[in-house]
Amino acid sequence: MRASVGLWAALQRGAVGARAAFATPADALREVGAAHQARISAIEREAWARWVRGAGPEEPSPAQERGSGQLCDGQVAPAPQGAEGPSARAEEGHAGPSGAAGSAGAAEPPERAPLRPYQQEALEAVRSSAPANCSVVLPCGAGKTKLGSAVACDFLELHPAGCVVVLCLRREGMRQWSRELADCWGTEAVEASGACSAEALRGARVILVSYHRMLSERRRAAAAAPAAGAAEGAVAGGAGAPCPQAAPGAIAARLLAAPCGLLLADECLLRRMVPAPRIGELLRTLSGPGRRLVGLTATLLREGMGDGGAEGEGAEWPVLGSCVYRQTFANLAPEYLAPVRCVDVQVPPAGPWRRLFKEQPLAAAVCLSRGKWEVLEHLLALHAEDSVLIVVERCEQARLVASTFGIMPVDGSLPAAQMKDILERFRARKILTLVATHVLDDPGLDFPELSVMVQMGGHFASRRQEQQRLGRLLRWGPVKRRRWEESGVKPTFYVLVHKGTVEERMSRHRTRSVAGVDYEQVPASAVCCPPLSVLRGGCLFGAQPRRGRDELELEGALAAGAAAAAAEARSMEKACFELSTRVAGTLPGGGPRDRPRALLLSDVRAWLRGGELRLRAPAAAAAGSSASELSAGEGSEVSGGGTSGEARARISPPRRRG
Ligand SMILES: Nc1ncnc2c1ncn2[C@@H]1O[C@H](COP(=O)(O)OP(=O)(O)OP(=O)(O)O)[C@@H](O)[C@H]1O
Repeated sequence: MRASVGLWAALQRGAVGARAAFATPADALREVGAAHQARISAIEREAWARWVRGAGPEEPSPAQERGSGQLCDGQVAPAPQGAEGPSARAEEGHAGPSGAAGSAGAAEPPERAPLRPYQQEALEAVRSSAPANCSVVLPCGAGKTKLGSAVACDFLELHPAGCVVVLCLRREGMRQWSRELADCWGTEAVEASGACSAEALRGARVILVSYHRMLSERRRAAAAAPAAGAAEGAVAGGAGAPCPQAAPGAIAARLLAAPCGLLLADECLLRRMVPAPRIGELLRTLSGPGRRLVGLTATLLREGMGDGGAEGEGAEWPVLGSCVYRQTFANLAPEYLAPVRCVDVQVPPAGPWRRLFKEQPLAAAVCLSRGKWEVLEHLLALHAEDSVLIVVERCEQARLVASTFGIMPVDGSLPAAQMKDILERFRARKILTLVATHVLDDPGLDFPELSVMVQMGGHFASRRQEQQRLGRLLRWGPVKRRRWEESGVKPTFYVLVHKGTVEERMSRHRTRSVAGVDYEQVPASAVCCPPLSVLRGGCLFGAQPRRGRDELELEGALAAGAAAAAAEARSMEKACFELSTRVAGTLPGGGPRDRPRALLLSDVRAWLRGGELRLRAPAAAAAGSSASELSAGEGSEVSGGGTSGEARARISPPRRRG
C-alpha cells in the first residue's frame, strides 16, 4: 500500500476495516525479499528495499486504532456474537482428520466416516462398472480423497490378497490420503517417498506414490534392465533382451506380483498426468487381467478437444475408460460446497496499453493495464478483512503487486519450507492476502477460509485453469460458512478482463465451461466508485483524492505512508507500463526476433483454434490493423493483405499446451 494514498486515507477514515489486508508483517516481507534477492530486477529490488525500510507500522498507531480497532497482523478478527459452535456447523458424522485449518479443532475419536449421498452413488457406479477402467468427476473440495479411500477399502475387502497403488500429484496429497485411510478407514498405507524399503513394499496393501516417483522408478529400472538382460543373456546364451519384470520399478513390481491390483489415479487429468505419453505408457504396462485403473478428477476437460466425459464418454481418454459418475459444484452447493459469486469486471484498456494491445493482441490476456491496477486497489480496500488470493500470470507481476500493496508474493521459486509456512499462515488467517502465480492453482491446495479471489489475468483460453481457480473458493471453512449463514455473503471470484480485446473472447470461452454459474458483468467504473468502493477515488497513479485537502490530513505513520505513496505514485504508471512491455515482449509476436512483424487478431484467433501462428511483415500488419478493431467480433476476420513476408513462429497453440 506504499503507492496508494487512497488506501492510507481510507484507513484514516476507518473505511478500510480492522486488520487491513495489506498489513503483512514486515519481517515476513523481509524474508521473502531475501529469498527473491537473486532473481529480481534492479527496479524491483529498489521497490522492495523502499518497502522494507518504511514498511507499515508494526504496532497499531492511535489513528489506526481509532479507525477500526486493529491493524496489526496475526490477530484473528473477533468473531461476531454467537458465532462459535453451532453456526460453524460441524458436519454430522464427519470424523475425518481433514487437516484443514478451519476444521474447528474437533477431536472426535477416529471412526469410519459415512460417505455423503453423492459419494455413495459414485462408489456404487465404480463398483458396478468393475472390472473395466473408469473415472469419476467431482468438483474440487467434494471429497475425492474420501471417495478414493472408500473405493480402495472396498476393493481390499473383496480381494484381501490384493494391492492398491494410489498415484498422487504431490507429497502433500499423499499425506492427506494417508491420514484419511488411517484415521477414517483403519487402513495403514505405505508412503513411497524418499528411501522406501523393499520389505515395506512387499507387505504393503496400499502404497501411496507420486506420479513423478513412479516415472523415475520406471526410468531407472529401464536403464538397469539392459545390463541385467545382458547378464542373463550371457548366462542363457541369449541375445540380452531387457527383463520385462524389472522395467516398471519396485512399486509397479509389487502391484504386478499381487493376484489382483487397483490403481487409483488422483487428480488424473491435472497437468495432463494420465494423458502424458510416458504416464499413459506406464499405466498400460500395469494394466492387464486382474488389474484395474480408476481415475479421480475435477474435470475431464481437454483444451481444444471438447469435454472427454460428456461428449466422448471417455473416448478422449482411452486409458481411463468411461466416466461412470460426475457431479457439478452447482449441485453440491450450498450443503457441501460454498456457493460462489462470479463477477466479470470489464476494464477498458486506456492510454499506452490500448496501443500495446492493438500491436500485440495476446498481451491483453497477460499484461496488467492501469485500469486493472486501479480495480485491484479498490477491491483490496473493499475486502480488507477477507482472505484474498490475487492470481497473476507472471512472477514479476506478483512481485510488483506485492511491493506496491505490501502483500506476500508466492511463486514457484520460493523454497518449500517458506512456501509451507506462508500457506499455513494464510490458512489460519494470520496473513490475509497473497498474490500468486499459477503455483496455487492446483486442486490439492486447501484454503477453506479463502473468500475472495481476484484473477488479474489467465493462461489465455484455458478452461481448466478457470475451474481450478474457482475450485479454490469452494471449500467451506467455519468463518466463511458463518458469514454466509448470517449475512448471505458468498465467496467471490473476480475476473478482471480487458474489455474489447482478445482477452474478452478468451474469458468467455473459459467462463462458459463453468457449469451452472452465471458471471455477473460489472464495469470497472462501478467497482471504483461508491457505493461499491470504500475509497474516495484511488490514487495509485498520482491523481489527488477527489474529496479535497482534508482527505490527506493524516496522522503519524499514516501520514508518512501517504507521503511516500504520493511520491511513488508519479512513477507508478511508468513502472506498470514498463512491466507490461517486458511481458508483451515474451509473448508470441513480441520477442526481439519477431519485432519487425506483428500479430493480427485474426492470427490469434486461428492460433487459438490450433493453427500455426503467422507473423506478418509490418506493411501487411498495418493494412490489417487499420481494419482491425480490438473489439472485432467473430465474423470480422481481417485478411491482412496477403501472406508475403509471413513467418511461422515455433509456438504451439494453447490447446496443445493444455
Ligand atoms: N463424507 C464426508 N464427510 C465429511 N467430510 C467430508 C466428506 N468427504 C469429504 N469431506 C471433507 O471435505 C473436504 C475436502 O475433501 P478432499 O480434500 O478429499 O476433496 P477433493 O475433492 O480431493 O478436493 P481437491 O480436488 O481440491 O483436492 C475435506 O475437509 C474432507 O474432510
